[in-house]
Amino acid sequence: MRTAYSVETVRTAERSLMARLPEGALMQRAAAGLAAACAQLLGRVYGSRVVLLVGSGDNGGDALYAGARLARRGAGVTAVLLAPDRTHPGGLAALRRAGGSVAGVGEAEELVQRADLVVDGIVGIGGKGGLRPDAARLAALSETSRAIVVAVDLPSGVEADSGEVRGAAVRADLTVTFGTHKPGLLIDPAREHAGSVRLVDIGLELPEKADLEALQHADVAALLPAPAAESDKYRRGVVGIAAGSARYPGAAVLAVAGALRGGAGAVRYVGPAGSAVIARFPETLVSDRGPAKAGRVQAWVVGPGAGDDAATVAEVLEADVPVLVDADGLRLADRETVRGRTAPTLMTPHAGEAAALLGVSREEVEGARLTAVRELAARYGATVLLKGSTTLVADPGGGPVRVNATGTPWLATAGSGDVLSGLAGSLLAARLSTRDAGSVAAYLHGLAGRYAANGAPAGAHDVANAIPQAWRDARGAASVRG
Ligand SMILES: NC(=O)C1=CN([C@@H]2O[C@H](COP(=O)(O)OP(=O)(O)OC[C@H]3O[C@@H](n4cnc5c(N)ncnc54)[C@H](O)[C@@H]3O)[C@@H](O)[C@H]2O)[C@@H](O)CC1
Ligand SMILES: Nc1ncnc2c1ncn2[C@@H]1O[C@H](COP(=O)(O)OP(=O)(O)O)[C@@H](O)[C@H]1O
Ligand SMILES: [K+]
Repeated sequence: MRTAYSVETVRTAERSLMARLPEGALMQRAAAGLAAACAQLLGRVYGSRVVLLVGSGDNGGDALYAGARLARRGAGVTAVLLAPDRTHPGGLAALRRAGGSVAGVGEAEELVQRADLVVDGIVGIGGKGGLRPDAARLAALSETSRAIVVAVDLPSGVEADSGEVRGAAVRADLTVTFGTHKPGLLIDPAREHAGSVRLVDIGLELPEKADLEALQHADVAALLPAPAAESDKYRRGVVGIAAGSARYPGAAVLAVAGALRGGAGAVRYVGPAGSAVIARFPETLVSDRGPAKAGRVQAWVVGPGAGDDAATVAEVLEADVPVLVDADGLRLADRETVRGRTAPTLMTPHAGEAAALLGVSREEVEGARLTAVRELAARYGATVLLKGSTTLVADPGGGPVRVNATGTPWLATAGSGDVLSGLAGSLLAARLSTRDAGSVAAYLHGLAGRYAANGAPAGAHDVANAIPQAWRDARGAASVRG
């Protein structure tokens, strides 16, 4: 599991560690890791031109000590000081001793143009609000520079705890972060500014409960349902799909396509697209009665392509089994009914649907995904999976939010959300919790999207067809192949 911790937690862990170590030891660990990453990117350190953008806090101190290490190896290092009289004194002295030089903000543009490597030490976890004008100008230079840009701890200008970006922010090729990932490094739009992320261990002891978690192959493998010798289709779980309409029969077919690859023993379909479903997937149990009379299921998916069929949504929400609500179902579901359910509910909006439910603009949701997903989960008393370039899954009672980044922008194709809802519903029927079903489905769906696209456009049905490959890939990391 990859984890990320908030600034407050990092500060607490740093304080307790610093109390046990000689002064400056933590910063030396950080600077050593940072310098090693820079040297690796440069290839040849001797003779290279390195520019440090140095703010007035310890983030600038890290940059200065790392710059001193590079200068000792023969790099020409110049530090641009944002606040010369408030620069980290030890770091500045170390750089000077190593032969580095100092410049003012006015010289930054020319220096950055000629640099091989720019190190962003403007602000780290101490940054408050949008960057101030001088800092913002330096950050903007990083966007036009041809040099390699390495951010120290965080790209300056992004919010560590939320991934929000207000105004100018550094755009890095690599972010070298210390002690733990910060939530912002894993959530768009900040994630995009970070480039690749390298974690340097500085010995922080962090609490067990993280603020953000990202499943890895082995975590997914451990959660995937696998049939035992005594299994039959009912024990594996039956998922009911109430989706599609005369206008959108394809949504039903795609949701069933996802569900058939999701680990349930059988897929039951109710709705007006039965013949389209059976023509494509003869193994589906098709019913022409409503959800309540369709026969037993262990979980329902309702909403994809449902049009205005509010009655079906209401009927499904009455069932005492986990329910996944997607697409049109989100608009049609009554909030108090969802809140009053005793069995768990998983809602799967994209940013536009989440915005409509929250009464804000789509841009607001995309700019503040973490806030939006937590708010929706709290309002509906349901687990919410917010789709997009990074998918977030939040439980209503708080706890670590799951983040998934296995996807690819090729997944932004009509119907791929229907495949995801079927897949997640099937995992619910196989008795995963809403949080696990949502995050495992997002993981496999993202991976399947990569396999399906492989650098070229793919349709939603291709994504569904690639789910078994993603599943095998994830299981490959475990020693439980069956
Ligand atoms: N505390 C520790 O033990 C360690 C801290 N480390 C580094 O220290 C950083 C945190 O240092 P600080 O707490 O000094 O904080 P930062 O250096 O991140 O930022 C604080 C400084 O930036 C200025 N600033 C804040 N918001 C700004 C804005 N919007 N625009 C322009 N300037 C702004 C403040 O005036 C202040 O001087 C970490 O990100 C990490 O890089 C590492 O050396 C590891 C060890
Ligand atoms: N830029 C992106 N990067 C990665 N995944 C994306 C991106 N855009 C969309 N996706 C994923 O593609 C799927 C699209 O679902 P959705 O928006 O509901 O589409 P539809 O309604 O057409 O089925 C979601 O799983 C979402 O997370
Ligand atoms: K920084």
